[in-house]
Amino acid sequence: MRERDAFPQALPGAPPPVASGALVRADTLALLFAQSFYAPLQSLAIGGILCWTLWGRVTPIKLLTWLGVLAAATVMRLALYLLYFRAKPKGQALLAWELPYVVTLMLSLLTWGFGVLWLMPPDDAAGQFAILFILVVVVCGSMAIYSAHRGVTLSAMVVMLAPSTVWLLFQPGHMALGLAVSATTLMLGALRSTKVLSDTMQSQLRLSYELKQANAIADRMARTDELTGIANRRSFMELGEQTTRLCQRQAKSLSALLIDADRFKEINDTHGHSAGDAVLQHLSALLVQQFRAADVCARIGGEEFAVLLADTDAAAATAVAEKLRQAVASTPVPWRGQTLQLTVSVGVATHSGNLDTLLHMADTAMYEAKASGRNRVVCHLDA
Ligand SMILES: Nc1nc2c(ncn2[C@@H]2O[C@H](COP(=O)(O)OP(=O)(O)OP(=O)(O)O)[C@@H](O)[C@H]2O)c(=O)[nH]1
Repeated sequence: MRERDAFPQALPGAPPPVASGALVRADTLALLFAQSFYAPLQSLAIGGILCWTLWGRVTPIKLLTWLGVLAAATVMRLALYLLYFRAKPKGQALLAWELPYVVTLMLSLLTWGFGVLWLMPPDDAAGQFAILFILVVVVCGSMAIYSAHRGVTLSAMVVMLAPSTVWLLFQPGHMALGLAVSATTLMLGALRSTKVLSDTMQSQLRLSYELKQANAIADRMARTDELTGIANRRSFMELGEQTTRLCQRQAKSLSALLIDADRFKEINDTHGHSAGDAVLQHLSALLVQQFRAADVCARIGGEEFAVLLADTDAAAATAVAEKLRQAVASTPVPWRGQTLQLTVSVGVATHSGNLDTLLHMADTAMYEAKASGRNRVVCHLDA
């Protein structure tokens, strides 16, 4: 089963779905995870510095309780990040990590925002200044860390800074007022600057996604025959080389069928070129029906098709070729209210060497089929 699955598919998979907000959101979340891996540790370290700075101004029990809560939030965030980096989610699966990310981040932000308000010494201007200064340091750090997402950046800033700012606004003395107004100015300035940065980042993400999508479509078009929608010659040769190497490695037989529409020129001359096109489309639809998904089916020339059958010996290949010939002969092509009769000549060859030799042998067999009256299968046996 694994070996079969390892054979290349006739055409690359369908292009990814059209750019959607969900995928850009998922990419943004991946950026947030990548940017914020060290953030919990930095936050805990600065929390330690804050406690050390306030030691003697705020009771030790308060400081240690606050630091303990911050440490718990840090452990939760680190555990989440480790799980995330182990799971390596991709695409829309990433979105399942959004809520845990926001919840654990919020715990840490609330610990900073309302926790330091709880630590704020009421009659100690120097202590208040130290707290607001360290809060601003943490906020500036988070503006860089969460810059991929404007909502997260602004929430981080407001949740951390607003409680102390509002509290300071209502304190006596111009120093407290000055601190509150400065913090408010920082928040207002960030409203604009974060918009510019996050809009640019979001449009970069959208563009890179659309570029990947356009490349996938172009790649698929370069490998597809425009008229019939099956693989073209280029794709056949690429997939054929891979299939040949795989069969050689696994010591499996490889067969090729070359299928040529009989007296196709007559159809074109009698009914017109569009009738010929309809015949080619009909023939390719029959090929797709007759063969397995792992068989490489392609239109390799005007009215010439090829099929590569991995792990298939000459007898089995001749049997499927005969089945195809009968199916073509017994299924007239519907064309503008009438039906067109079609037959094919098929050359079969089996060879474990290189692809060119195999195709040359199948070609010789196909010309023998033509020469001996058409509408038949001829197998070229490996000497
Ligand atoms: N309608 C249509 N005709 C094509 C296309 N590609 C090639 N042809 C025509 O296919 C015809 C092939 O003619 P021939 O090579 O003489 O082959 P045949 O008439 O099938 O004769 P035998 O192979 O000997 O049975 C030519 O008239 C080409 O113009 C195509 O994409 N659409």
